[in-house]
Amino acid sequence: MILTPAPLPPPLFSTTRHRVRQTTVYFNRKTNLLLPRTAASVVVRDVDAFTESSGYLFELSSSEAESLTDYNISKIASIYRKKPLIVLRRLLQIGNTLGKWLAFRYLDSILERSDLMFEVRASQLRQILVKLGPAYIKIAQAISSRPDLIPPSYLNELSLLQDRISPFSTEVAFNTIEKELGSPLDQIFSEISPQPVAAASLGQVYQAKLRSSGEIVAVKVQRPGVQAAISLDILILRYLAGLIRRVGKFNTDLQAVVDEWASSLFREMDYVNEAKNGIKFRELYGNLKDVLVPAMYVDNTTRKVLTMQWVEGQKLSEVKDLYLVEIGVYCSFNQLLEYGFYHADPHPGNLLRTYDGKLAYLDFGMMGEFKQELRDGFIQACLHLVNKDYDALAKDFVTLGLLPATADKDQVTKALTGVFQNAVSKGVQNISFGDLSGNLGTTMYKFKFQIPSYFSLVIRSLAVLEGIAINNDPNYKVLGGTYPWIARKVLTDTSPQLRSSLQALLYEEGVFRIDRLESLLSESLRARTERALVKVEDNDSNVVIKQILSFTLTEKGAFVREILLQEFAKGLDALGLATFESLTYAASANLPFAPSPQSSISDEDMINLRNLLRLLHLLSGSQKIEDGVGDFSPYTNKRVKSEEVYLALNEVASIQDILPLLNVIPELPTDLQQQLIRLPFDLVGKLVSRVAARTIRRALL
Ligand SMILES: Nc1ncnc2c1ncn2[C@@H]1O[C@H](COP(=O)(O)OP(=O)(O)OP(=O)(O)O)[C@@H](O)[C@H]1O
Repeated sequence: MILTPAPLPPPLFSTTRHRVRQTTVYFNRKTNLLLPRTAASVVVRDVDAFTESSGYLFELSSSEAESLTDYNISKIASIYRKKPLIVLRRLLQIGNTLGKWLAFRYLDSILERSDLMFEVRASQLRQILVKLGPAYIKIAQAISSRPDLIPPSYLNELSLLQDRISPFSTEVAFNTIEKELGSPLDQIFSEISPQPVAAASLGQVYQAKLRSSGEIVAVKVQRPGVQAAISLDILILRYLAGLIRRVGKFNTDLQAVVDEWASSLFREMDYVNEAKNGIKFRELYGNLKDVLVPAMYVDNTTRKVLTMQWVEGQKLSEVKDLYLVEIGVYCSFNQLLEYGFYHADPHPGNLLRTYDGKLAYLDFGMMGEFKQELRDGFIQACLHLVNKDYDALAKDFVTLGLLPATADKDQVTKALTGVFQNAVSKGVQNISFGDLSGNLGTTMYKFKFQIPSYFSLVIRSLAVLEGIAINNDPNYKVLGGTYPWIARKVLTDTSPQLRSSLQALLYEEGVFRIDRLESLLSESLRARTERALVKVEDNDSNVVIKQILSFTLTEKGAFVREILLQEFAKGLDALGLATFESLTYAASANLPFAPSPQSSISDEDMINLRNLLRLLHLLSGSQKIEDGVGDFSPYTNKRVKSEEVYLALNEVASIQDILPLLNVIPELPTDLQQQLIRLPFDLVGKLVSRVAARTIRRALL
């Protein structure tokens, strides 16, 4: 029964692109075969080449399907033990395509023309996978982000895999909806599109209007027989994986990889699970500025039919909207690093730009979980990368599970250093995620690292965004764009792991690296939060001071505030000592103010004094702090030290640029002003306890 389409909003995607040929097929319940109602030749074509070649001409019985709600290889094996002819037929199909391809590859290697034939073979492989159907497409998509499994040269070709395939019969789809939802179609929907608006590997989507509320919805219907075919393909693939691993020289347990992806495929085939994911995703990210996550209609959702809010828009990849790409990057980092619940399949087709300028997410079948300790480890690794601390980075790789603890660290660190040095050579802003992951993949392949699956999904989701971004702006870099976000996270997060990484970053061998704090602060000010997606004029020092002040005075900035107060107290203490030394010497030499020729100020106090100067400069916004400022070497020459003390004292006396700070104070919100008033008291408290501690120490010694 096809209802007449009424005046729905303009179709989201041109249906002509996914032209549906009218089909006349139905299920023969006895044989579980899709059979023609009329001419067989027409029907097989209508069900489409993919269906035919994939062995989709059967469905599991309901008891078999029920026993397979989750991935279970032994159950799959026991089902297919009873269907040897179906298995044989599929094996022949695979042998005829993949087998032939492997034989050609073998021939190439015998004839020593593998390199020559590489492009042809890679492209042939892609075509074969498309022909073999969803299990192959999905697994190939998945391994295309596994540089540890696939030679780098093949990755490009596999990443081209398009999963948009011909739709299946609308009649079959409508029957499925009625059967699954248990009511006639026209009782549920007052209107439904007579053709699917989009078709994908696992299902196809119709636009409809709910009879009960009049809301426009998208109804995704699963391909008939998809579970049967995917189960069979997985069984065969798993067997092949074992064989390939034994024959080929793969360093990963390929069967385990197949198992992992089979589990995620099975979860994807359960639309109830997808609806749950969508609800959680909407709760977590649906309120972010300019992000839209469609609502799920659970009452009209089953394992094979999913009903959700209709989203009207264009593919993000087809419009030029860098703002939305940035929203996507921001949202991705919220997913990955804030909550660890992320969209693991954000391919360009699943990201839309709505007509009112929002970024809409679709397809919640595959979600990833990024555990807290891994998230913190990832942030640490980014910090180490930005600060060029490659030894620490190699350790991070072990923590993140990218590098086995047994790996030859020296060699690996050297290789990694090469990759990363290259990546950061043009500055953090210019790190290309695509290049970085490509080069990293090559190194990993060489050193036989394993990429944990959680990480490959993270890489993939970032690479997709960078890909879309590059279409808009060839110079856009995801990592550069997100470093502000990471900086802000590190400065504000309360997790012990991140607190200690911040501490470790700011205090190198006990020396306070104010340059690093400055760079984190200024980077974090560029972070586009959901509230502050406004462009700050970089050259307006008042704005910057105001932002730094506002940040350090808020609850979130408490940790940084404490560090700054501590450093101020140390600096003022050192300043006091230096002034005292100068005045005593000057008095004894009958001079108004002079450097003592033999300064007795300790190295540590010298550092504190210099830090104070830098803090004052930072607050005055007058001078950019140079890199490497914290690299103090011990003063061997006392004369040099005393000159520096003298210069520092003069410099402190000459800093007048601190005045803008005072101008900014009245502009701060009242609660921040109150917090500011407390600061001098805190500072005096710290100073007093420092002076007291030193006096007691000296008295005792
Ligand atoms: N809520 C919606 N509103 C409008 N169009 C939608 C909606 N959901 C899905 N679509 C359309 O249907 C297409 C396929 O949907 P979806 O990606 O969810 O299917 P899938 O079978 O999970 O696909 P894939 O093979 O990519 O995983 C989308 O790319 C989009 O064009």
